[in-house]
Amino acid sequence: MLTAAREQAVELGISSVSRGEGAALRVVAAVGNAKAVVDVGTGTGVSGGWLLRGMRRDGVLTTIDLEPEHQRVARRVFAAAGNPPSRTRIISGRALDVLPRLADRAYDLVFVDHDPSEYVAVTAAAERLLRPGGTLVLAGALGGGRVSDPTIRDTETVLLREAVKALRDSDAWVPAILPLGEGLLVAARAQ
Ligand SMILES: C[S@@+](CC[C@H](N)C(=O)[O-])C[C@H]1O[C@@H](n2cnc3c(N)ncnc32)[C@H](O)[C@@H]1O
Repeated sequence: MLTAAREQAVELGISSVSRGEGAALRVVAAVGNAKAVVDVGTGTGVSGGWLLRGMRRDGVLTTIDLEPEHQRVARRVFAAAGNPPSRTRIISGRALDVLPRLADRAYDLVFVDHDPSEYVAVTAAAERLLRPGGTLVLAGALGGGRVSDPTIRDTETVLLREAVKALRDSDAWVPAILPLGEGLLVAARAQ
């Protein structure tokens, strides 16, 4: 039953995280020994599930989404995977309303997979939230190749291009791109 609901949600495009991206998230969380993680865009809990698998057993995933219905599915997905409720803090709301309420320099990893039009603003929030050496991951950062093609100028691509450029040009970040999904941007918060 749960699997069917989750598969339907994935088919409807509520989750965009591929198996390869999920495995990368798990590795990034494990290598960083992540205890406190923010997941922007809970969806049906696919990314959150991978992050929880890589995080420390005593770690807490703070996950944000404006759709309580998506989070209801995610809550069941997390529980079905054996995660006690104490491992997740599920917050309903708009990312740009919720992120200012989270503590400065308190997080090891911020994963962003919600709305490309907010990637620049969420990157700025992540700079405040992450401890030095912490990691920001942006899903879909290359727009599947559209970002690197200057002839493509639709709004979403332009916004993604701005977010990637801001990260690349900032001393606060050490960015790298993994060729997974539509481009997984992984950036370390400079020390
Ligand atoms: C691509 S899905 C996320 C998939 C999720 N990472 C997963 O693996 O299941 C995007 C999610 O972001 C949420 N969302 C879109 N805009 C948002 C915003 N401004 N603030 C918070 N959540 C938002 C949508 O409701 C949707 O559930």
